[in-house]
Amino acid sequence: ALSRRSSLTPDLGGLTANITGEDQTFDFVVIGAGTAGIPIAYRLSEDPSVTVALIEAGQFYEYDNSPVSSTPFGDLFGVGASASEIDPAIDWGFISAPVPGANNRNVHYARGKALGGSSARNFMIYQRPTKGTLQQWADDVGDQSYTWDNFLPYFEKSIKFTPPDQSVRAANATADYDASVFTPAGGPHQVSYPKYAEPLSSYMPDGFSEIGIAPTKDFNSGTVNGSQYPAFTIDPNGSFRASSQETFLTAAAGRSNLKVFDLTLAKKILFNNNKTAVGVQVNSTGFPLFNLNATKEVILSAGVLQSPQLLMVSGVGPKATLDTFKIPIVYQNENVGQNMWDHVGAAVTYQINTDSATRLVNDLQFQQEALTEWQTNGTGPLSNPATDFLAFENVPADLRQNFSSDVLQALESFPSDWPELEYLVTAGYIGDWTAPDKNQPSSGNYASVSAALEAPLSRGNVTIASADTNDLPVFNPNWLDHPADQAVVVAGYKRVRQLFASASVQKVVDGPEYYPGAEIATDAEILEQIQKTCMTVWHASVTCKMGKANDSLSVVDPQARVIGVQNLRVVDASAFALLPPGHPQSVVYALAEKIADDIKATWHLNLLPL
Ligand SMILES: Cc1cc2nc3c(=O)[nH]c(=O)nc-3n(C[C@H](O)[C@H](O)[C@H](O)COP(=O)(O)OP(=O)(O)OC[C@H]3O[C@@H](n4cnc5c(N)ncnc54)[C@H](O)[C@@H]3O)c2cc1C
Repeated sequence: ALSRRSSLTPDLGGLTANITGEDQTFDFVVIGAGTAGIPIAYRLSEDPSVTVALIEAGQFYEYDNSPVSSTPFGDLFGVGASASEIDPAIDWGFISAPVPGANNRNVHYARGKALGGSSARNFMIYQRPTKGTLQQWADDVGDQSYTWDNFLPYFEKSIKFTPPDQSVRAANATADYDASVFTPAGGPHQVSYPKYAEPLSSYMPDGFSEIGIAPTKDFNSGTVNGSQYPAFTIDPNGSFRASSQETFLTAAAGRSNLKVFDLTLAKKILFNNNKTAVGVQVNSTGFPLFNLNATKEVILSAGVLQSPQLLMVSGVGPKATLDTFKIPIVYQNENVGQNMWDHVGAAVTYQINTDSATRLVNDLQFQQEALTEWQTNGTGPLSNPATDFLAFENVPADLRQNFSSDVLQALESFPSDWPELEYLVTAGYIGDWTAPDKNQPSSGNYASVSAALEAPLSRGNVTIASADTNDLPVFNPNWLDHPADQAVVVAGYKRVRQLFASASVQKVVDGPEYYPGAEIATDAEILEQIQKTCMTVWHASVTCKMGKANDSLSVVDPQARVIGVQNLRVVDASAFALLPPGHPQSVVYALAEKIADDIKATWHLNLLPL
């Protein structure tokens, strides 16, 4: 059944570059047309006097015109831990190195290889950090422009906010929100609420209240503790996934000063003898290698795994690594690829007596009706991403009392408004996360609630497997390495069971715990179960850490300039100073907006008022 191709034409609204195999020259060359790269290119090319090249290895994520690519519900497809989940047309195919804290499993880690990058694959939850989180970011990097008050205008700048449409959502599924943290003039990116609320989620506000987590107004006003329906990057006009391609790139259509090199792999950043970035060597299918020269700057937005890869293959990175692969050193920085933060969690599943993803997958007539409803009105179950209710908290006192003093001390390093746990409510079977799209039971309906670590202390890393970006980098997210992470996630798992045991949630639950089952009972058994089944929330970041220019852990400075070289910035999730609690895409967009202004100021480009 026809869904929709991108709203851009195959020539990307006139943005497609004319690839001849000859070198070309631009003012700015951006690597990666992903979540951050597209807004960067969009903002820089607002000034018609500059030229911008945008390099992307992938293609349209709506390449097969299937509902999976553009319905919110389609987010459940292709993201599981199993390698069988990889769709090589739009996914890089990353499999982690064996993760010791996760039973030495090799886990598929979805990353979008497409225009829109991982915004073409994500669960679309739009949520902002807390005030304390951003104060810590500002203090860590020694730049108060990152505090909540100062950074907020850049969160607002990208976003066109549409409040929940209560005329189509169920009466018992009212999402609260604070419109004052969105500006009427924002855009071009879309934030709204699904036009269908999962029936399961209606039981959650009361269920969470019963276990001590009260409703909060929203997750975008600088605090997150509490429960609520989150906002999503969903285009309310038709209920499509709002990727950076669908919004920012579409809005740039027709600009003659922006050229997109899609299906083009960046091979390395080129430096002159003064350690100044002067261009990018690329490989476009059917052509010999050629260079895209940058007269002003190269901006690296290849994401958490490939931005550090590109730095390393280009000569910026740890000495031993560069020596191993005989890469001439431009600038030695031992931190490139280190300090990876990620959120990880595990799920408990029950059978329920309301509709869920399981029925949508199994009942073909229901599925067809849902497709027609979504195509006709943008409503119905396909307009919902399946995970549509969240809660955040710190581990409560009764479960905290058994934590060791070392664990308690480690957790004290986080600001007081930084939650330790998030609960994600999914209407469907998650189980061991192997393949949620393929492993739904053949009948019935299911509810899964995952407990995810929000203040993780384990740190992973990424390094290169060769000097060639054709070979994927090697990474270990190193989940659950730190004893505090183990203690907190076990507590979170117990809280999920308390939620399911609440009188309010029992109204929708059918039967005993379906997965993993009550026989997993002691702390040791729960930890073992989590290690066998835990899964990323796909928030890896900080591998090109932002910090003070003289900080021994930094890779980029507060203006995202790569330390030790000139005219090169990293702007994406790898450049975060820290991973805020919750869902990071809002920060990726805001960072792109902020650094775009820094770049414009550096080169005296036309700077629009915020
Ligand atoms: C399954 C999933 C669910 C998620 N759910 C949420 C959510 O609900 N809410 C939320 O806030 N966040 C979510 N996230 C996280 C969020 O989407 C990411 O943090 C964010 O998209 C990262 O943006 P980025 O710009 O750093 O990288 P990306 O968006 O991944 O962009 C990197 C781009 O660079 C391209 N590229 C890489 N290497 C090269 C090369 N050598 N040459 C050319 N191009 C290259 C890639 O193809 C890609 O387009 C989720 C992520 C995933 C994968």
